[in-house]
Amino acid sequence: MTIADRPLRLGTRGSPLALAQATMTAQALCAAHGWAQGAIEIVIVQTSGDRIQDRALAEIGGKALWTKELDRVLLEGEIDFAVHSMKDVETIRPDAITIAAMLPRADVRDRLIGAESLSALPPGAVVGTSSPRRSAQVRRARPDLSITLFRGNVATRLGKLDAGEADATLLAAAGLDRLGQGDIGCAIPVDAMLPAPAQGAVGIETLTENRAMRDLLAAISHADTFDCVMAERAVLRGLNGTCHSPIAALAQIAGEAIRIEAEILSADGAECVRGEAGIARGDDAGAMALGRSLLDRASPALRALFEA
Ligand SMILES: NCc1[nH]cc(CCC(=O)O)c1CC(=O)O
Repeated sequence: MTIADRPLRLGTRGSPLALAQATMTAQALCAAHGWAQGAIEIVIVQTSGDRIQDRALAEIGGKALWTKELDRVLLEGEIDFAVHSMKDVETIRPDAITIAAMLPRADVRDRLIGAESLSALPPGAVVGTSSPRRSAQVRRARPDLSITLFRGNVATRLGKLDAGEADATLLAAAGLDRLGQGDIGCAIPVDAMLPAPAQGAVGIETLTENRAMRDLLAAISHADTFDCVMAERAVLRGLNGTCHSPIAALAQIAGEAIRIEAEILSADGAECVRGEAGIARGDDAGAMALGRSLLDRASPALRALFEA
């Protein structure tokens, strides 16, 4: 039985990737609790991030572009829980909302579509991306390449590539895999391109006061993913960053502890400050300190990027 005498309502964005992740979440929950498929109803909620397609999100500067509307319907009781790409979830959440679970993390790497590697691109080639992290990392590896703004969902970006708007683009392997397009492009090793904090992780939120829902969700949470992604989010918090900042971080389980690597870059990639630390699971303060230590070693100009 579910906790209500009606299907549980799972809120999600409406993009094909978001819907795939919502379906995975519903299936995991039904399997864990022995429910029939009809026990969960998927509710699509449009977000400002979905509506605004013509500008770089970093330029709009607005926060909570992907979560604000889902937060509202969750807080108003229109849905029981919500699913997000953790990469798009702000580091500071309202007290009334709790990240109750994360699904097992998928491939954390970025995939390059259009060439076998960044070094294989011809001189002066154009790479389409709207991610300040990816564009700074590309410029660092290949200062001769130019960047053009690519926004929209995965299919839109692949369409722009086909239309010749760029020679190559970068997308998260996790998103492509979940859309059944894992055969597209070449994965870039994490030591050549450190991924965004929380890349590849799906998180599920509910109301902090909804004890019953939190317990149901705990049953499908993957502890290693949860602890690593929380550590990456703490690095981001230590840097006062958002998903639009040129910040990369990757935490991995190492025995009983967590090994975490992080970097910040100037927009042109000329400056890159990298660091790593070993922290205990759940040691958010240790991860935040790693973030702050990068700032301590950055030039005044780079530091200023994070003080806005
Ligand atoms: N910012 C958009 C976004 N948010 C999550 C993913 C992919 C899935 C993931 O990283 O978990 C993407 C697209 C992309 O970066 O290619």
